[in-house]
Amino acid sequence: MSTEELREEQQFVSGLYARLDALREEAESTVQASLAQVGNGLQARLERDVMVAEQSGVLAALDAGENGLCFGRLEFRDGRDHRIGRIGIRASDTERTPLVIDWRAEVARPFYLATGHTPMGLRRRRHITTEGREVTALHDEILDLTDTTRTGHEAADADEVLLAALDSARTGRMHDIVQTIQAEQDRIIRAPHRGVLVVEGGPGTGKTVVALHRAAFLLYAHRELLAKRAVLVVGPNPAFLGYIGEVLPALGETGVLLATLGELFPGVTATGTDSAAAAEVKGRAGMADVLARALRDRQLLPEPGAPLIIEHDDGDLILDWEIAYEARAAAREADLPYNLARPTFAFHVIDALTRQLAERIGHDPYGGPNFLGPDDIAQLGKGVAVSAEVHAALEELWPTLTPERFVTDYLAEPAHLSAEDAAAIRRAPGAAWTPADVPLLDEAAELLGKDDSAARARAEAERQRSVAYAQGVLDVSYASRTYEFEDKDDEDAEVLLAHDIIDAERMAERQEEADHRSAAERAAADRTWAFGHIIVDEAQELSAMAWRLLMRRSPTRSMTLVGDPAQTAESGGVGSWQDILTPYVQDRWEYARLGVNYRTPAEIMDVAAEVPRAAGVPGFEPPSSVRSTGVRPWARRVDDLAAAVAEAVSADAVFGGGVSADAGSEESAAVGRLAVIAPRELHAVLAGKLPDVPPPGAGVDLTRPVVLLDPREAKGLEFDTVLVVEPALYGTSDLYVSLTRATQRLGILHTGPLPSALTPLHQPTR
Ligand SMILES: Nc1ncnc2c1ncn2[C@@H]1O[C@H](COP(=O)(O)OP(=O)(O)OP(=O)(O)O)[C@@H](O)[C@H]1O
Repeated sequence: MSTEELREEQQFVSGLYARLDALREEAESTVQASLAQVGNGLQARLERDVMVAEQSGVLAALDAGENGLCFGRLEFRDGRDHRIGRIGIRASDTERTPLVIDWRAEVARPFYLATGHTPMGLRRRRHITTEGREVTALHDEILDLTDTTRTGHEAADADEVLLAALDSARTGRMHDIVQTIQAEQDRIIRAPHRGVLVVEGGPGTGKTVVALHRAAFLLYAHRELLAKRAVLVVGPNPAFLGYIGEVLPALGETGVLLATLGELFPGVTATGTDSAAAAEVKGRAGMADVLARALRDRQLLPEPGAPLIIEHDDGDLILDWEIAYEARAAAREADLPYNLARPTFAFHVIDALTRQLAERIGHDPYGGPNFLGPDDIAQLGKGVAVSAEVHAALEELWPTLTPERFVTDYLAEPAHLSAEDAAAIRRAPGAAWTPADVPLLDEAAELLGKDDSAARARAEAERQRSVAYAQGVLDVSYASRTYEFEDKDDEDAEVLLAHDIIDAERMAERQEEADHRSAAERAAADRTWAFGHIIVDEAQELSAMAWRLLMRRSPTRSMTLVGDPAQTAESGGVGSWQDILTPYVQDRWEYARLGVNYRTPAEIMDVAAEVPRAAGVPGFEPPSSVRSTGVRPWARRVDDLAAAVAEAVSADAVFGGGVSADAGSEESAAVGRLAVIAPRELHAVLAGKLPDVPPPGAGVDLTRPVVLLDPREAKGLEFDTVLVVEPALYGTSDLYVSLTRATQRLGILHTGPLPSALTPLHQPTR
């Protein structure tokens, strides 16, 4: 090994970290100086906050650079020589010479794409491995076969760095892959298509990690737009979001909102669960129409011949079928959302009741014209309009509804469904919201519309107050001016003060602009937010109603959808990409497929693939594993399941992967993770026997050495060792998902017969 090369690389990397430190210091002192600014004026405060927010973003990016700041070097045949890193850094010279180039820049592409066949102008590509700030290894690939120079660091296997990454112990958190992005993945990450991009691939093909890197790439390439509109990443459950949550910050990107579908209706926390049948019914596309019809049912009429009698100071008012019918027809004609059409209904009813009253009061018994003039009638109208009794009647016929109230009422008495479907979703008011309710709430919010006239009136009053306040500030500023400058007697002095350059309206506006929440934070609180880009993981699971919600959040249809139809678990999941997308973008979407499994070794993948194959899953095509470990999966029939699971876990700790029971320690981060995947009904008994596993219901902490999950919770995750318990109790896709979670070892424990697809499995005797 040439120590000279290593020394040279170390020198460069040390210089780079010194520059990183200097930049960080600069950013920090800018923040400190801004915070220490004494100016109390609105403008000064605004500028200070903007500066702090900006520099905090810079700091987050610089912090991200700490690990693996520089991991590659490209030496071109024409003499260009670029270092590639997690973030781009320039020297402090006047040319601001690039020292290290951001992996997302176009010039970095040959790092991921060049091959001996297509060298893209490269002479040599170097992978630089670091631990902290120390360079520990170099791997060179010679791409120009005519070049005979050797460094002594030529990689024996082109995939050496990749395989080392894939073999490393898992930590319970997904890591970025900037150092080893593969060519097929790079093409997806940088795909120029701005519309819907579908990424399909079997387990472990990197769909999730690629989608996250695509988010980072888009934020880099379209920073201006996406920083304002934010990127949304939708994942299947909170544990999964925790698992992937560190990837984007490690790439210096913080403007991203990670959420499950159940979190996308601000103000509602979906903690309940639905039966499979209920989730399926709630997710059907037809539910949009069902809700619309249920909402029409809320617009009532009095029974013919049984009018509402409304007590009124000037005599009872009679609200009969005809009046309500006419008013309802006029309101419906406007074709507005329910709450926005309501004022039209109210107006017509009040008008009719006023006329009724006027006819009665001003009636000339001798047949002459009505005694009341227009002013008298207007006065009567006002009385009717403010009557609490009239409002109660209006409320009875056309109740004011919130999405929550409407959906609660609907689920208590589901209409326009078959008796069986209605029974599946019927639920008493007061029960917890479920994730499948969220698209219904969103649909309801659309149907209801927001009558924000009251809120707008409040906002206008608030604005007026701000203007008045700002005027006050300007007046004080003016007063202090005469005080400060009185000696100078300078009525005409050319000193510009606040009131000269800004008026109260503008100043009030600036105060409003001072909402310094990030775009992602504002987006999280706003149901109608239009995201710059949306990434949906496990997209095959989403129901038709969920797609309606997501499409509303993406009016530009800028989306990356990743999924694997063979892993579809939800019966409400939409079958094909075409079915999902045609209603929204017709055929204007692109499709990419990933075919290499980076997670599961061949020995495990061969076993897992038998499950969908035996079940005849249409179009099933297993991915090919990039590595094999020589360790065969095993299955064992046992009598005492809990004892056998406990024994297998401790055996793995001792002989296999060295799983440590020392949760949370520094060391445990390096020794790997084990998952026991078992049907939920077995969790209580299993948890009692496993070291450090919290009781069921206490949440999932993936950073613990041993984790107990049910098959649905295991979706999208991975562990060094996986024990699958009682596989005969799983459906096809749950079993396929469970069997493909291991990066090293898979064992199966069962009491009854194995599913037929697994029977050929090697069964060692105890
Ligand atoms: N180019 C790569 N370099 C290093 N690791 C990679 C690469 N591609 C994928 N991986 C790793 O492979 C594992 C599987 O990736 P990921 O979870 O994204 O796959 P997936 O297709 O979403 O799988 P599933 O559908 O089973 O959830 C992850 O640990 C990921 O970091």
